[in-house]
Parts: sequence; C-alpha cells; structure tokens
Amino acid sequence: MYDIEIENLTKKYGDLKAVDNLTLKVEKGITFGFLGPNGAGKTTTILSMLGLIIPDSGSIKILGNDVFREPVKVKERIGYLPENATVYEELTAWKNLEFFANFYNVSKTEKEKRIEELLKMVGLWDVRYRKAKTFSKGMKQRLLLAQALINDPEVLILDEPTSGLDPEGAFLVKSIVKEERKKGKTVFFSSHILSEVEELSDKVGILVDGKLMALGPLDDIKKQFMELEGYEIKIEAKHPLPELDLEGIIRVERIGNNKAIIFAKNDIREQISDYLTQKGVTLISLEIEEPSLEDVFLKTIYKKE
Ligand SMILES: Nc1ncnc2c1ncn2[C@@H]1O[C@H](COP(=O)(O)OP(=O)(O)OP(=O)(O)O)[C@@H](O)[C@H]1O
Repeated sequence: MYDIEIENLTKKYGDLKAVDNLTLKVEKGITFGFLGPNGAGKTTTILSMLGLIIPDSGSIKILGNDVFREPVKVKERIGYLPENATVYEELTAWKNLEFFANFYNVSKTEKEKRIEELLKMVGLWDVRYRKAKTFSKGMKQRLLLAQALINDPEVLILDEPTSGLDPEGAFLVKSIVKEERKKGKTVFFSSHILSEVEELSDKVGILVDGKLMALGPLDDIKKQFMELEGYEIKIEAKHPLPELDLEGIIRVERIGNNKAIIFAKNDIREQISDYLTQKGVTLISLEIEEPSLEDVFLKTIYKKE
C-alpha cells in the first residue's frame, strides 16, 4: 500500500522543466530519501505534494487523497517542514507550538498534552518558556520539527531537514526521524547529504534535472549500478597471484604480489576461485567492493545526458 503516489508530474517555469514526468510511489511506513543536487527539482516536487504549487500535468495522491482536489483532507493528516523555515522569534517554544496546535480542532487538555510530549521529545522542555530568538539554529530546527508533528501526522514531509546544522544538531534531527519511523510513520525527506540518505532511507530516489534517474532500496540501486558499471572484486591470496586472464575481466590492478583489485563485467568470484585452486593458490579473501552512494550519485549526475 502506498502513502504517496506521484504520477507523471511535470512542472515548468518558462522553458525550464523543473520536474519532468516524475512517477514515484512511497510505501506506508518507510523512510524515503529524495536525493538530488541543487536545483534538481526536489522542492518543486515537495511543494506540489503539498498542493502549494499547481503542476502543468500529472497527479499526486497522499494517503489515497488527491492533493489538489482534497487539500484539506490531506493537510490534516500530514506534517511538513519547509526548507529554510523560520520560527516565531518573539514567541516562546511553548507558544510557537500552541499557535500551530490551534489550527487543529482538539480540546485544550489534549493540545497541552501533545505540546508537552513534543517538547520533551525534541529536547526543548526545559527551555519551553524561553523566546525562540534565544535559541541556536539546531534548537530552532527541532522546534520546527515539533511544529510539523503537532497533528501527529501519518506522513511527514521534510525538505532538507538537517541543512545548515552542526553535527550534533543533525544527529538530533535524524534521531527524531528514526523515532517517527519506529512509530510506523511514513517519512519523505529531501537531501543532498549522501551519508544522511544512506543512514535513514529504506528507499531512495535520485532526481537530476527534474528526472528520476534511480529509484529503489539502496542495495538494489547499488546492484543495478554494478551491473551497469562493472564489479570491483578485491582479492588476497596466501601465495603470489598468477596472471589473471579470465573471461569478463576488464582490468587488474595489482597491489604487491598477493593482492589485486579486479574490475570485471560480472560477478566472477566463483570462476576466480576455481582458477586459483587449479593453480594451487590458496585464497585469504575474495570480496566484492560495493560502490558507495557517492559513487552512484556522482556517476548518475555525470551520466544525465
Ligand atoms: N518560482 C520559480 N521560478 C522560476 N524558476 C524556479 C522557481 N522555483 C524553482 N525554480 C527553478 O527550478 C529548478 C528546480 O528548483 P528546486 O528548488 O525545486 O530544486 P531543489 O532540488 O529543491 O534544489 P535545492 O537543493 O537547491 O533546494 C531550479 O532550476 C530553480 O532555479
């Protein structure tokens, strides 16, 4: 079951296609990392998901509701943290949350309970009566995240949630995202920080120039990448390695006598192992070197044409 369904979304600004025929579905309860370089079209996609900009074509459903035809139904059940969002500086942490809680039709007691719960969760309970203008950037971002969670949303949409934060601030924000996932919430977040996408995402989409260049669990994306770009096989033997001249090998990089990196078209570990056994060479290790997300990302951007 999908919580987010984007189909054939296109948004143009003049001649520029900011989002180009994007189709993307996100399953319930997963964390989806939307990765792309600056200007790729991530924010445009997110604003369309919120019904805040009208695309030229395509449809978007969140929790089964069309975001353009049933905007209120959707907004009640989602939480959104905009890129570069700001808090109300002159209001306290408590008042900032109360302001947003008032948009929802719940009792005062329930509201207060939720605000308390959230302030504790984001580590701002002790400073709840301090004006937001005295907060660090990290504290403000956590307050904004609490704001996005005020209605206990089923789907959380975060546009670059750790942008501009120091490592500790980013760590705290990521912990909150992980907590929400544990509670079964669907999280859609955009980022250009590769390590963060790798750490948080069950599924990843890579957007380049408005086009989706890769989609799926990271392991699948890496596998597809290896099938396309070739395999890097690391080998270490007890004895000096003989000439390696097997089918599928593109090139061999030798490291001393007993070690080598083999670049091959396929996963030919079995053939290598058989060949070396025949030659009386004992293997210590024979491993595939997985590409990093950075390898995949950079090659994807480079290959966009
Ligand atoms: N209101 C607008 N008018 C004209 N062009 C726009 C507008 N908004 C965005 N663009 C352009 O559309 C493209 C996609 O922008 P968008 O902000 O969606 O990218 P992004 O992936 O979110 O980038 P970033 O990571 O820098 O936030 C960019 O080339 C941008 O300059």
